[in-house]
Parts: sequence; structure tokens; C-alpha cells
Amino acid sequence: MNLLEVRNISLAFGGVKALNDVSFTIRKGEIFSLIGPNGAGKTSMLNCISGLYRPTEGSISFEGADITGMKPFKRAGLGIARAFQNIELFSHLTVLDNLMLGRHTKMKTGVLAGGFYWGRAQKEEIEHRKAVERVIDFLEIEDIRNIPVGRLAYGLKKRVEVGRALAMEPKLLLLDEPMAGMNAEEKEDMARFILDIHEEMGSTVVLIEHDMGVVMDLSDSVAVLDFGKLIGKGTPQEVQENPDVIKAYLGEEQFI
Ligand SMILES: Nc1ncnc2c1ncn2[C@@H]1O[C@H](COP(=O)(O)OP(=O)(O)OP(=O)(O)O)[C@@H](O)[C@H]1O
Repeated sequence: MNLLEVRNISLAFGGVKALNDVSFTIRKGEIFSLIGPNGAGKTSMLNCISGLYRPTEGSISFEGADITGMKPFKRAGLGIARAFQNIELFSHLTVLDNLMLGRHTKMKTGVLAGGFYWGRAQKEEIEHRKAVERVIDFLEIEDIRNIPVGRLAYGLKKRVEVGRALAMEPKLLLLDEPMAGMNAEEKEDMARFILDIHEEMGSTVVLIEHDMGVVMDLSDSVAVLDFGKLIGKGTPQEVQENPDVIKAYLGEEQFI
């Protein structure tokens, strides 16, 4: 079953066509990677899926419903969560508080209503707390739960950023270069978390990643963008053998 359908998406910034007539589908439960050389349009595509950018042409549907014009917070409410390439956490708040904030789209009782219906708000708070504790256990960040994010090393910050998205218990998790800037050990940990998220939580994952070894190891499907155009898609094996893909990556050592 298709979870997400991207149909004929184009996106222009003035004269620059960041995306040009791109179509693909993402099946429920798969790890789907978007790859391509620098400036190929990968982040722009992710922004169209999360609702940060509105495509100039084309449509996107999620679980069969058109979401092309839907605001990002509404998409988040449907179960589309995003971890950013440049970490978007509140650095003065603790890891726990950042993860609790990640639950906001699931909170029914607002601040004001909380005052009127104290019992209900308290029950809801306990539920959210439990969900966040699960994420903390899962990402093995128990030791740093009460530390302000600003004081953490880069690799841990990236892990908390993924945790913030995961706290929403997303159906579709969008990960924009979750391993960028990490050392080999941190990368390995993150790769394991992505596989576990997928297997244990059942989330469908869209991954942007430059490390081709990681992409080929983790992905069920891969789509390749080059200058805003989709030049190949399929299994990791199919994509590696695609002549157009090989040509686009020619001269780049990272492609195997
Ligand atoms: N907000 C914007 N305003 C103007 N141009 C933009 C904007 N966002 C992206 N672009 C342009 O669109 C093209 C695609 O950029 P995008 O960031 O989506 O590529 P990318 O594949 O994610 O690149 P990278 O691997 O370097 O992160 C580039 O030419 C970029 O300069």
C-alpha cells in the first residue's frame, strides 16, 4: 500500500528550478532514500512533503488524501514528522523538555483548558511523559535527559533531534542528513537506530544521506535526483546499475 504519492512536482525559486516534474511513491513500512549530488533538490523535496514549501506544480497525497496545500502543523497532526539537517532544538531547555515539546501536535488540552480541566490535563501529561520516556529508552539517552541541549556534543544533539521527531510517534519520519558531521561510531549508532525505528515502531522513513554505503545498506527503495529531475529509482541494486545515475555521480568517489 502506498503511504505517500508525489505526482509531477515542480518547484521554482525565481529562475532556478529546484524540482522539475518529479513523481514517486513511498510504500507503507519502507525505508526510502533520496539521494543526488549537492543542489539536486533533495531538501526541497523534503520541504514539499513536510509542507514548508508549496510546490509550483503537482500534487502530494498522504494515505490517499491530497495534502498539497496543507500547512506543516496539520501534516504533523496527520503523522508526518521531520528531523532537520541543522538541528532545530531549544538549546537552553533540557533533552526531556525538548522531547515533550515534540509531542505538542498530540496535545488536546491547551494551557487554558488545562486550568479548567485539571484532572484531564494531568492524565494527558502522564501519557505524553510515558511516550517520551519510551523514546529516551529507545535512543539510549537516559543519562542526558536533564541536561540542557546546548551543552551536548554534536552527535548527541543529532540523536535528540531525531528523538524530537520520534516523540510524535510518526507514521512518516523525514530525516534530512541525520548522520552529517558524525564520526564512524556515531554513524553506526544512528544507522542502527534508523533500522530499529523502522522495525520496532513500524514508521516509514524518508532518508536524505550522502554516505552511499549507509544508503545502500539501509534502504528498501532509492530515488535519485539530479538538477531537480528524477533520474532513477528502484532498489539499491537497480539504482547502482542505472547508467544515468552512474553518469551523474561520475567523479564522485562516494558512489559505489
Ligand atoms: N529557499 C530557497 N531560495 C532560493 N533557492 C533555493 C532555496 N532552496 C533551495 N534553493 C535552490 O534549489 C536548488 C536545490 O536545493 P536543495 O537544497 O533542495 O538541494 P539538495 O539536494 O538538498 O542539496 P544539498 O545536498 O547540498 O543539501 C539549489 O539550486 C538551491 O540553491
